[in-house]
Amino acid sequence: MEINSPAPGPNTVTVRRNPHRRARPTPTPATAAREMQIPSSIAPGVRSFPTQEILSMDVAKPNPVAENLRVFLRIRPLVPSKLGDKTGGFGADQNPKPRLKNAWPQNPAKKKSAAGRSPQNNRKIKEEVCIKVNTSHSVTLSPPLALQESNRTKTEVYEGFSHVFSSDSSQEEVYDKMVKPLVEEFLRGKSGMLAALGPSGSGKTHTVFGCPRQPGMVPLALQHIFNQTSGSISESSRSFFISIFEISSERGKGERLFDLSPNGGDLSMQQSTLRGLQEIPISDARQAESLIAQAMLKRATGMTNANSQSSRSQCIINIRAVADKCNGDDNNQANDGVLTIVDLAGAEREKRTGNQGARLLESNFINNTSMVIGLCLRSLLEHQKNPKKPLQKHFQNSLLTKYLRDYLEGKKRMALILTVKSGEGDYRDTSYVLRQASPFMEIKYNYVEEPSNISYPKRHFQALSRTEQRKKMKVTDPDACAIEEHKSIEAENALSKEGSVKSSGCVDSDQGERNHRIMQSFSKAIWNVLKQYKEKLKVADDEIQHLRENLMTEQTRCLELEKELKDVQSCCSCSNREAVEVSLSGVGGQESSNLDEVKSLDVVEVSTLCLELENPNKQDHQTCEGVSGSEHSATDLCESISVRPEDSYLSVDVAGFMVDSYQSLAMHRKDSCSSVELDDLLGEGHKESSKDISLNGYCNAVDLLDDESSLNTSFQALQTENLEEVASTGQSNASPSSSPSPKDVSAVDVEDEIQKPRELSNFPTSPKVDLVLTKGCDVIAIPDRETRDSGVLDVKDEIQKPRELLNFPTSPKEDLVSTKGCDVIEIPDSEPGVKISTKTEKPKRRLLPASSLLLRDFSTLDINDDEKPKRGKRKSGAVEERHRTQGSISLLRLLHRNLPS
Ligand SMILES: Nc1ncnc2c1ncn2[C@@H]1O[C@H](COP(=O)(O)OP(=O)(O)OP(=O)(O)O)[C@@H](O)[C@H]1O
Repeated sequence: MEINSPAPGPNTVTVRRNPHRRARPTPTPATAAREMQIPSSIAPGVRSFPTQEILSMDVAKPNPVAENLRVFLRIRPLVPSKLGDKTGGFGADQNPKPRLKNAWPQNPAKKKSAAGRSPQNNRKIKEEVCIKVNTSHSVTLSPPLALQESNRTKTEVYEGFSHVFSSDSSQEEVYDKMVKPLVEEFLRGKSGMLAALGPSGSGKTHTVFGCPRQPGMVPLALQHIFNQTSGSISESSRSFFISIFEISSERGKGERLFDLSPNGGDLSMQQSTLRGLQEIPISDARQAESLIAQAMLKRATGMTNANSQSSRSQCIINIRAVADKCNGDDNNQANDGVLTIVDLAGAEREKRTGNQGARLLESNFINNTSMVIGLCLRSLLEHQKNPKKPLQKHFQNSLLTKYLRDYLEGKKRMALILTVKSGEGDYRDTSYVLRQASPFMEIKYNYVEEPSNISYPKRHFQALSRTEQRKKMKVTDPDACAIEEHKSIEAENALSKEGSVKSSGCVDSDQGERNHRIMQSFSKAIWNVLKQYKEKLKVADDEIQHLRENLMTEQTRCLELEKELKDVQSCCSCSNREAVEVSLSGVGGQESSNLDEVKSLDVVEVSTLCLELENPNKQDHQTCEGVSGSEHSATDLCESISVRPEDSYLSVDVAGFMVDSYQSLAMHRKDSCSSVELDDLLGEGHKESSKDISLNGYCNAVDLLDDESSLNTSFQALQTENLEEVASTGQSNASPSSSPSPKDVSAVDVEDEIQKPRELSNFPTSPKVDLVLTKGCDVIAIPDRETRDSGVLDVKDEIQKPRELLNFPTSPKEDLVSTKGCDVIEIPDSEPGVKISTKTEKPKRRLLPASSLLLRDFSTLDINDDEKPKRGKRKSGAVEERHRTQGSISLLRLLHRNLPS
């Protein structure tokens, strides 16, 4: 069939666009071997290049470096029709397809033109063609003469097409050159798409679907697919599914997705994934053709002035091949692939179609979709030419471009077939298509991805969405449910197979190994950190244990210190007590042994002792301080010795007590040197043992305090101890220690206090004790404010009372001594002449340990015999010294007075 190309006019200028690219022939191994033959003159020592070895290696064929977008051009034949039918050369009988829908409203101008067209005019039209095929890859577009004159439109040559199909080209020729390669790629697992573009009535639908007598690309592809599978590969090795849907205008308000399968319905799209699209498994070509025929009946079509059966929607057919899981043959390249064939609605010009109303809205939708497709491809082309230009996202402007995003962005292979009409009146439409689509031939697929890698996410989403939809879908048709179930199973199989393929890849293994190393390093790092923390915890535990041990040690030390403190305190008290006891025992021994001497202690010596005690020199002063100093013991002793003001008169036996007291004081005080002096004194006393001791001297030497003290009880205790000691030693002689001490006697309330211990303790009485007591029955002048007022003490009377109360046995000696001692003592005072009288009523006393009381008695011993301040209100040292001096003077006076002349 000849290609009807218009003859170039005299004023037509041919412009060559998109020159055909001639690919270089691929060198074959034979030619390469011939080219690489090594000359024989090569050096013998040099090893020859292993050409044969390299050539013998089975090297996989490299992928095509770059592949241009294949753009085909098909020219619809101008077949004059007597009836003016637009079917072209097929005639009415050749196109028995009835008009199912009438295009309304029809363009009246077209009606008139059609009505007034005569056979002559038809012949004229037949002659007037605007496009002429130059070669199989180029065409020449010639404008009509009228346009050439008015608009200075020139003839254009379009070349670079993959192939140009003339108006007399058959469906099989088109299929073999255009679709067959796609199908073969599809059968090898690669996806591909074929899209038909062109003005309305240019033969897109005819090319895609054809007619029963002239089947289109889809029937031929199905036949090819099933013939191929049935011939070379087992039918069970793969399965095929077909899905048909359309995108139409929803009354001009939007786009509508509709499933054209028998049980299809409205669809929805999220991102680039359709929801609800049914995939019908097909087992043979006939079945598929039947499904396609049913889908075509459901497709939206309309009658326009350009086409009596114009497609009003974009129709998409998907044929998907799924390899069976059980087939372990990896060499059949049975990867999943999708062959997509798109029959677009033809762009329409309003003037030409004469559409109005709804048809006009449909035209706008159709033209808009065509424009978006063109924009996407143009953006892709510009991006490829200049990578700095970003790839525009025009695909978002229509559902079709969204669905075909991967193809429009150059990620998948596709082919375009441009259908044009060759009539002179179709020049504008043809020219527009060629201008718009011819640049797309420069689009290259440099980075074509394998369909398995690209389609995986989409299929994954599809499977999931389909599963979700199945849950929501009402069970209306068991067959449909069975189909959905089967499709889901197949989808799962596809996913599992894709996963297995992915895991088996080298890249996946490298990635997995890298992840393993990363995780191993991460685990090691965590392990090291944990080990460090463990060590830190161990160190912290050791420190805590050490601190606990230190704490225990400190607590132990604290307890020991407390214990030592208690011991020290107890030792202090015990030492005082022991010191007193030792002194008492020592002195007691001496006294017991020298009882006679004590008894006969000369008053002069006693006075000397007192003088020594009250010597203002340093040592004596210390001693006196020990006796009557500020220490509590001395104060207590003085207090114990002292008698309350109420006790105006005391008659006590002080002789032995004074000796003991001074000895105890000498032993108790560390810094006192009076111990030696006392020893000396005692020695002197011993020497003067033949002399009688007058209690008056002692009593004068004792500083009788005005404060009432516990001397009464101390006396009792001391008396008890001394008596027991005397009893233990078996000595019948009265000793100063065994006898009621003078201080005790002086502190005892003569009537009450002394009697009680006597009765309770049942003291053994002895003549010596009586003697000593008798000796102590002297009158003691108490330098007290009150006692001073009371005047002179009646010692004799007062002494008799305790004797009677104590039931002490009296002896003539005692009476003698007592008589002797019962003198009136005049106390030198600032207020001389004042006499103190004793009182009969005494307060009760409480018992205390003898040693402590003795210590207190000695420590509180005060020689001051007059104007003794109250406890805690001592005067300065000078005043006390002055007082002591006065006391000593008074003591001397008393002693001298009482000395036997
Ligand atoms: N190559 C061809 N050979 C014979 N007849 C053809 C050819 N191309 C198209 N026709 C006839 O032209 C008429 C219109 O064709 P078709 O419907 O395929 O155009 P279209 O491009 O699909 O139009 P629309 O876009 O409006 O659907 C049909 O009746 C068809 O039979």
